[in-house]
Amino acid sequence: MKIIEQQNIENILEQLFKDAKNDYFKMITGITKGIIRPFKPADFKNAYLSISKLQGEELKEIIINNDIKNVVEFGTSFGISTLFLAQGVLETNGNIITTELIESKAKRAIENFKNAGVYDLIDVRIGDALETLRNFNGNIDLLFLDGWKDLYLPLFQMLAYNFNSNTIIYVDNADMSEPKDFLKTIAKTGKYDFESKHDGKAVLITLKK
Ligand SMILES: C[S@@+](CC[C@H](N)C(=O)[O-])C[C@H]1O[C@@H](n2cnc3c(N)ncnc32)[C@H](O)[C@@H]1O
Repeated sequence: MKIIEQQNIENILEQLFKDAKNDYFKMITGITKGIIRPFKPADFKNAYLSISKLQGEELKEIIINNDIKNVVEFGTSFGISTLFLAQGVLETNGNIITTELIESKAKRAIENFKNAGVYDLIDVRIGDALETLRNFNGNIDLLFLDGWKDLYLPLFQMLAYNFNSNTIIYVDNADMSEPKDFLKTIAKTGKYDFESKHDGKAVLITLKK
């Protein structure tokens, strides 16, 4: 256990969760814009929209318990989830690729990773995930889907070539309508098993053995 490094991350996470308490007000601004046209990621450029602490702890445990080395994350935001992933890969000597569309968010995330002392473990790709992960040819042991929901299916299909028999795909916001359609579509292939978590908010996908 890398106690000092883990404590640094805990400290930064505590600050970020405190700041994320203001998300409610920031989201109202975004939601108001959505009244006259469909939402855009930029409408939420100031909001964390992060996973819960419980989910973060769970991701960390998944990484450690399965000795996961290669993590890919879709949807960095300000880096809360990435820092939990970093807690996991610190223990497995793994690494993370994370991707964020909004440059200002990615830059804030990078600052947070530097302050937590884990930037060397994280490759932050700024831009549309369908571009930043195009032609990706590395292994994926854990894919964490937490970006814009209409991209779950195309991104999954694009990255499925990089899965191995033990790959785990963690789907956040699985109870929203587009992720539900995504899950139905991939269930039809008969290749995957599904495990619901947090009353359906998240789903773990594994490859059938
Ligand atoms: C729910 S938030 C991610 C929260 C983060 N995983 C956490 O728990 O701290 C979704 C993020 O995905 C980003 N995003 C949306 N569309 C994207 C795209 N096409 N490529 C990369 N990132 C995208 C948004 O800007 C937003 O910051």
